[in-house]
Amino acid sequence: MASIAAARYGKDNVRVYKVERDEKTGVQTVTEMTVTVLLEGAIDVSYTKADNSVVVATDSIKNTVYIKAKENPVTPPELFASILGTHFIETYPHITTANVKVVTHRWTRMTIDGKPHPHSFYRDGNETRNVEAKITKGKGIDIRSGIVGLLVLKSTGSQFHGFVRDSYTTLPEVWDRILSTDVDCGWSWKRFAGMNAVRAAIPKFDNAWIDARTITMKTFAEENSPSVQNTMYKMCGSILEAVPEVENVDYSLPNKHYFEIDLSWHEGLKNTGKNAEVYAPQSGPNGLIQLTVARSQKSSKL
Ligand SMILES: O=c1[nH]c(=O)c2[nH]c(=O)[nH]c2[nH]1
Repeated sequence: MASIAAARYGKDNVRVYKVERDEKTGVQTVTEMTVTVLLEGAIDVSYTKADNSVVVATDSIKNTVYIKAKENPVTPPELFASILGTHFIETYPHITTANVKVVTHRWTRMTIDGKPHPHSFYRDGNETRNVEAKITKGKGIDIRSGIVGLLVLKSTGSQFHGFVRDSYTTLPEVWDRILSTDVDCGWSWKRFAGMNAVRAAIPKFDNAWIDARTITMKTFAEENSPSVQNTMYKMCGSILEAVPEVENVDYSLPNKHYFEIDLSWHEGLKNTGKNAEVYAPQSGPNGLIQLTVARSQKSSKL
């Protein structure tokens, strides 16, 4: 006999834009998000017995996203994701978990003639601020916040040597190389008991995002990196130190390679080693280095 091992359903790619108008100053602030809501609970019969009486239509889930965005603040995204998820577990007795993902896109205010423009914005990169919240009846709210798509490059200040050399190795050791990656970073908060605990933490969410972004870029820029592995480990440690409410930090970093091009065949042009100036950016294959660092548990031994 087959039985359901796991089931969830909902709406993906719900695109929402919200404007906030300050009537006194005329300044408007905008937020654009892509939202996913996936529900779990006593829904097995919808799959096994075609019993739709347990199904909150995904169309209604989409409508709920719009209505909750109208009724509530949509920032910080950790708050909005928690409000939205809590609505589903409190409204429908048979829904036990709501998985909510909020991807916030960048709309950065324009500066015109040296002044912030009241209602014009531009997209300064594909970086997004991502929040995944799991809201579970009787348990609380688990939140992972993150940065995705922050593309960075340094033209020196990175090395890679001392790695395994055997009959499979062709890569030369280097003491100076280009380092580039597309940052995917996350930080998971200690479980919140419920909405009151999330509301009490509101200012911490933006501060943690600023800290994680600053630490990522400052470490990347300032450190003479011995490897992606070691650099990301340092970033994790600094974020754990900066945000005490965070339980663990994770990174997933592609190593976006830039290859030297030997041009000596053309009139003896010197373009390797110290003379390298023109490189070939690679789209793949690329290294992919991942890490999760948890806060050390205090030793139980005295
Ligand atoms: O920082 C690096 N880590 C690796 O594991 C690796 N492997 C590789 O070929 N280049 C690099 N660079």
